[in-house]
Order: sequence, then structure tokens, then C-alpha cells
Amino acid sequence: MTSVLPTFWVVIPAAGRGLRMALSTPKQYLQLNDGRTVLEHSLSCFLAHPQLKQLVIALAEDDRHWQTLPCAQDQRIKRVTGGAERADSVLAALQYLERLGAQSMDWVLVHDAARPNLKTSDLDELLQSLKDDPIGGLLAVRVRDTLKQAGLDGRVKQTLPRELIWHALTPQMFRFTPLKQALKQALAAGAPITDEASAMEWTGAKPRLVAGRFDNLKITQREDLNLLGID
Ligand SMILES: Nc1ccn([C@@H]2O[C@H](COP(=O)(O)OP(=O)(O)OP(=O)(O)O)[C@@H](O)[C@H]2O)c(=O)n1
Ligand SMILES: C[C@](O)(CO)[C@H](O)COP(=O)(O)O
Repeated sequence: MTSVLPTFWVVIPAAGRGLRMALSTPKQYLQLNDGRTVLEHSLSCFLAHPQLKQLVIALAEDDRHWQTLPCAQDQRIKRVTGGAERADSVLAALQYLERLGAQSMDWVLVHDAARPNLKTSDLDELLQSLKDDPIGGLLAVRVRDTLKQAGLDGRVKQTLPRELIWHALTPQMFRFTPLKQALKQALAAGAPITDEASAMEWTGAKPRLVAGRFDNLKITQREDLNLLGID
């Protein structure tokens, strides 16, 4: 018998400038070949999921694209202004979740607006794998290539063991209050936080790795567009 998946809140950090993409349009608003934007694709699995509570999207203060999208009319989606870094944007969205009634041990999933290729099968695998976990965790994929550590001279210093190395993906799934507190404390301490798991790790927690698809890629640089069929 398939067990019931947990209900969950969603936070979408979408306030980035896409500097590494270096295009006039922020990368989350680039159109894929079906005419929908990267952001609309990144939202789609959540908006179609029966267990979604509500979704908070963090946008740049001067974002003029969001209101042009049909999903901006979806009453389940609330918007907040993002911050200087991704972690600031996530924290701003978490603080808004409190106003929406998020309870301490509610599940929160954080997913990059720049990851349009998330599959429902991966989302459900994450929910199923972590629904009874005391900490939470993240979708991740094992490193496939041989890993080289560079020296300051730009030459190979050594080959690193890769058996235990994973790429962190999103969504990342944690309980509301522990995540909010971890982010607040880690940011206040100036810790280098690049994902939700690193904030939880900073507090001593050990998030669980849930194997996901390698093609759940983050649109970051120009060459990534070809991988997703963007002309
Ligand atoms: N201050 C920020 C920075 C990033 N993000 C979001 O976090 C996700 C992952 O960040 P990244 O890929 O680094 O996006 P950008 O910051 O836009 O890219 P760049 O670093 O090249 O400027 C993206 O969906 C981005 O919109 C955010 O909400 N707030
Ligand atoms: C959250 C993330 O996508 C996990 O790999 C990654 O850390 C985002 O990093 P970025 O430098 O903000 O793109």
C-alpha cells in the first residue's frame, strides 16, 4: 500500500540576477521551447501536487516579469522581496510563511527557480524518503566524473576519492522552525551558506541525501541553455 505523502509548504528563491548567465533577461524568465519560462517550469511540479499547502516566491524588488506570468494569479502563491544572497531570500520567504500560519514542525521544501527540470517522481521520492525523518534532507546526485584538486599553479595537485561525493540539488526539505532558526543563526554568524542543508549542518544536524535525477540541473551559464533545449 502506498503511504500518504506529507503536506508541505514551498519556498522558491527567484530573486537572483543571473550574473553568470550574463543576459539582459534574468535567467529564471528565459523561455523554454514550449514558450513557458524557466520559472514556470520550476513551479509546475509543486502547483500540480495535491499535498501543497502554499508557496512563497522571493523576487527581486524591481522584478517586472513576475506579474506577466499566468501563475502570478494563483492564490496559493505569495511573493516577498528577496535579499542580497540566496540564503537571505529564503529566510525572507520563511518569515512570510510564519504569517501564513506555518507550524513549527511543518515540512518546507526549498527549490531553485533556476531548476526547471524537476520531475514529480523525484519530488515524491523526496517526500516519501523523508516524511518520518527527524531532520530532513535534500535531493542529490552522485558525482560521476573523476575529481581533480587543483594546485595554485593550475595543475593537478591530486585525484580525490569520489565514492562519497554528491552534487547537492533542490528541493531541500526541512522542518519549518529548525530551518528558519538555522538560517538566522548561520547568517548572523557569517557562515558560508549556499544551500539550506549547509545551514542545518552548521547547527550540527546531518541532512539525509536522497538520490535524484542528474538532469535536475540548475541553469547557471550559457551552455546550460542547450542542455534544456533553449535556443
Ligand atoms: N539573492 C539571491 C540570489 C539567488 N537567488 C535564487 O537562488 C537560485 C540559485 O541561485 P543562482 O543559480 O546563483 O542564481 P543567480 O544568483 O541569479 O545567479 P548568479 O550567481 O550567476 O548571479 C536562483 O533561482 C536565484 O534566483 C535568490 O533568490 N536571491
Ligand atoms: C542550492 C544549490 O542549487 C544546491 O546546489 C546551490 O548551492 C545554489 O548555488 P548558487 O551559487 O546560489 O547557484
